[in-house]
Amino acid sequence: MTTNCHKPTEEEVDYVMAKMAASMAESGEDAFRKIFKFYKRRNPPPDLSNVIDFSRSAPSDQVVPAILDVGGVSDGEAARVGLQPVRDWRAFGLHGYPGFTFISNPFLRGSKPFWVTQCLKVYPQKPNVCNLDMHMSPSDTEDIWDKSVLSLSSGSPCGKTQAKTLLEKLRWVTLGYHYNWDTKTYSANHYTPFPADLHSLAFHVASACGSPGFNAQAGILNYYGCDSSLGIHVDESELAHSRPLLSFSFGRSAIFLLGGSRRQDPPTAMYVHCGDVMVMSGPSRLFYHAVPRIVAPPQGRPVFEAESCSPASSERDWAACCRYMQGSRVNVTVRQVLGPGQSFCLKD
Ligand SMILES: O=C(O)CCC(=O)C(=O)O
Ligand SMILES: [Fe+2]
Repeated sequence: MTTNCHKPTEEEVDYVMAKMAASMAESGEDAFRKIFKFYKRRNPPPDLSNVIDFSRSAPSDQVVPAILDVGGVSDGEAARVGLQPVRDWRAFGLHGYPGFTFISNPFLRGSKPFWVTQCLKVYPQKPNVCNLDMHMSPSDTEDIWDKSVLSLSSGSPCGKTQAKTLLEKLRWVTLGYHYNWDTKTYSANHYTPFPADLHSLAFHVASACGSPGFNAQAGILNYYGCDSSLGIHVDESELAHSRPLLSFSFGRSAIFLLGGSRRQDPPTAMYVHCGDVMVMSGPSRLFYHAVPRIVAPPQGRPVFEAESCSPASSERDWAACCRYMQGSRVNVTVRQVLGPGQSFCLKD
């Protein structure tokens, strides 16, 4: 059979490829960047109807049930870090994203306030490092919580009325091996003890997700305001790429974009709500991702429904945490930096 379909010559293919590359270079836009900009857009706001919502979703072509190691964590161990028994977790994988697990709020009712208080009151304390240390003296960045708590704005959460407190200026905190944002490296001589409670939480979540023996050595807390975003990146500075990266989210919801191993791979958009946990392991450990948007809670709904008190902190502190969290999102990523037998180069 003959067709009049003409097989392109090598020159023609080269020409088309060169044109595509030139147009991408000109606009600086690949599929990931386009989708990032779409979800970040303010006016008009984007259509969010294609964003996967694991809190509502049932398994489909895209969303598959995750297989957890139910025996890897006892109910007592789970409860001690504020988690439900593993058999009750609603955990999902995504078709085409091997090693990615999304656990829809596995926390026990009433246990998130403990973790939120740690993120706002405890982890920003010395010897941990934060963005404010870059341009303020150590005495000024001591007691961020105490210096902020009384004047945390009680008005509309995203209003720009009052002067910002230190807590509202906090953008990141690093734990354990402190990430160097300039060199994009960790080093042996910039280390402080990793918080034992967070180590234990990460250890048990990793265990349930098929990565026993996870050793949390570095943490990055990101503090997002109503208009914050996080650009497209891959977390590859850790040397232990075979160990998972764990992510815990509190406060406002966000749109999270998960791409592929190539920068330009088009991403899948999903909601990340308060209490959700993501585990990136296997091939997904090195997939590109980004947070283009923080999402407002439905009108009048508090971020912490029915979790109004925390035995771990005073009423005053918890009320201040809630005020801050009405307009903010805190994400904690936990990383193992060194695998068994790995060490930093001598120059570090
Ligand atoms: O905020 C998030 O959900 C993502 C944070 C993240 O990607 C990171 O800290 O590397
Ligand atoms: Fe990341």
